[in-house]
Parts: sequence; structure tokens; C-alpha cells
Amino acid sequence: MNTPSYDEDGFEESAVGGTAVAENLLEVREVSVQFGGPWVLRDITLSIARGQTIAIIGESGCGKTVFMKTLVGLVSPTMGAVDFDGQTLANVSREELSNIRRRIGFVFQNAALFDSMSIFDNVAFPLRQNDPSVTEPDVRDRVMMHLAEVGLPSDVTRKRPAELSGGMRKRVGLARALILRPDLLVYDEPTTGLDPIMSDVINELILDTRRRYPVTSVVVTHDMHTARKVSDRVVMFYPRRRLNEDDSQILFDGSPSDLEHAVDHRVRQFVRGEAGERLSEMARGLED
Ligand SMILES: Nc1ncnc2c1ncn2[C@@H]1O[C@H](COP(=O)(O)OP(=O)(O)OP(=O)(O)O)[C@@H](O)[C@H]1O
Repeated sequence: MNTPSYDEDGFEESAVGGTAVAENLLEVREVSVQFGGPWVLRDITLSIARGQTIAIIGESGCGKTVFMKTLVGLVSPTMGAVDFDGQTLANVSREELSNIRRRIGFVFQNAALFDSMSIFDNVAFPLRQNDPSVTEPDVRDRVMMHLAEVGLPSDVTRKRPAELSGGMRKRVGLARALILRPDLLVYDEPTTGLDPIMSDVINELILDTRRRYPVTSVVVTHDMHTARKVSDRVVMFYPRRRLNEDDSQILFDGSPSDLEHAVDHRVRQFVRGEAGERLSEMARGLED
């Protein structure tokens, strides 16, 4: 097998002529999801290119988290399919799905660190679990490198998660997500619960990470500052229950700079944080 070569953006170069082929890492094909009740997602089709940073926005309950879980095979679509790097998730074996999951780094909202482990062991955990042949000096080098990348000093390694601030824990979570050098990074509400300065530190780290690695990133967020700053594409979902049968659930799919001037007034209201007709809807009991 030939070893693929990569251009400076990390895209695989084609065998002919060496030009970059920005093939899509993810293909979502006519995906619908329900959990026995009403549809949560209906007929979602979108492609996510390698190296792209895409922000998924939309009000609470519109299906952002379900969409993110569907992308990584944690939720199976009721209809439609998701392809990860050309492999349809529903068709792969359990072992292949584990291999795919190893290529995905998760940065959870609450960092999801193991309380009983030191910071060092938390960051090292995926590496030790997934690569039994890795030597302890290698583990040490990689843990220290990723902690330094997220701006944490070496003396945090012996501490426990409870001894760190929320912002520091999020940075440890990012270091841990990076340790297996993922192809896809999924950030779930990366700035929720942080003050504006620490939120911006996290935003800068998301940008830094993309500069350093040719990673594809999906950022699920309510934070418009984050969506605008870190992404090169924003997709806005709308709650299925408030749409007519034939309406698209994706109200916006485009560049963050176009959000303010979106044709759909619901997008403009969302990004400006305006209640609009929602107040009168609530007064009329249309809110659930
Ligand atoms: N496992 C499940 N079983 C049943 N219903 C579910 C399940 N997971 C999600 N839902 C429902 O799907 C809808 C969308 O939920 P989801 O968590 O994706 O919303 P969200 O846009 O991420 O909201 P938030 O911004 O508040 O996190 C909600 O009505 C939720 O109750």
C-alpha cells in the first residue's frame, strides 16, 4: 500500500499531480432520528470537509446533541446514514466502530475527567488504553507536550481534577482528547460555565489546535462569540416540533460573517439574542 502524502493543510494529496483533494470526512445522508416519540431530527443531509471547523447552533432542544451523537455512531439514525471517512457507520463491525471511535476526540461540557486519577493519568488514559506497546517515557513526552499546548504548567500533573478551576479542567479535557491525535474533534458546549476571559482562552485553544493539527472539528455551542470566532462554517438547527412538515430543519448553513444578514429572521433573532415572537407564543401556550 502506498503511504499517502499530505499538503501543508493536512489534506491528502492525490497521486496524480499532487493537488489537494479535500474529500469529506463526514457525510450525513438524509438522516432522521426519533426515540419512539416525535422526530428529533428529520431529513438532515450535510457534508463536513476534512479540516473544516463547523459550529452547530440552535436553541435548546433543537437536536444539536443528538446530531453530534449521530455523527459519531452513539445514536443510530432511524432513517438515513452517516459515513465516516467513507465507511457507513451502520454497516461496520463492532471492531471497526471501535477503530473509528479511536479517531475521534471528545471534549465534553464538564470535561468528564476521572476524579480519582491525577491529571497526568487522566491525560495518559486513552493512550495507555489504546496502545499497550507505548512506553512510559513516550507517554510522559506526549502528556507533557499536550498539557503545554493547552497552556498548563507541568506542576498540574500530580493534582486531581477537583483541585483545578473549571477552565483548567476544560483544558485538561482538550489535552486528553488530543493524545490519540484524532482526525475528528467534537467539542460539546466548550465554553459553558466559563467567564468571558476563560471562554476566550478556550476559543483561542480551539483555533490553535486547528492551526497545529489537520483536524476536523464539530463545535456544539450556544455561545455565538465562540461560533463566530472558531468556525469557518455555521449550521443552525430549528426544533422539529415548531416546523411544518416540509420545512427544512437547517435554517442556516454558511459562513459566520453571513449570520447577521441571514435571510431567515429566526436566524437573525437567534444570533442577536432577541425573543421576537417567542414571547407571544409562550403567552399563547405554544411553548413546551
Ligand atoms: N435518548 C433519548 N431519548 C428520548 N429523547 C431524547 C433522547 N435524547 C434526546 N432526546 C430528545 O431530543 C430532543 C433534542 O435533544 P438534544 O439534547 O439534542 O437538544 P440540544 O439542541 O442539544 O439541547 P441543549 O442545547 O439544551 O443541550 C429533546 O427533546 C430531547 O428530550
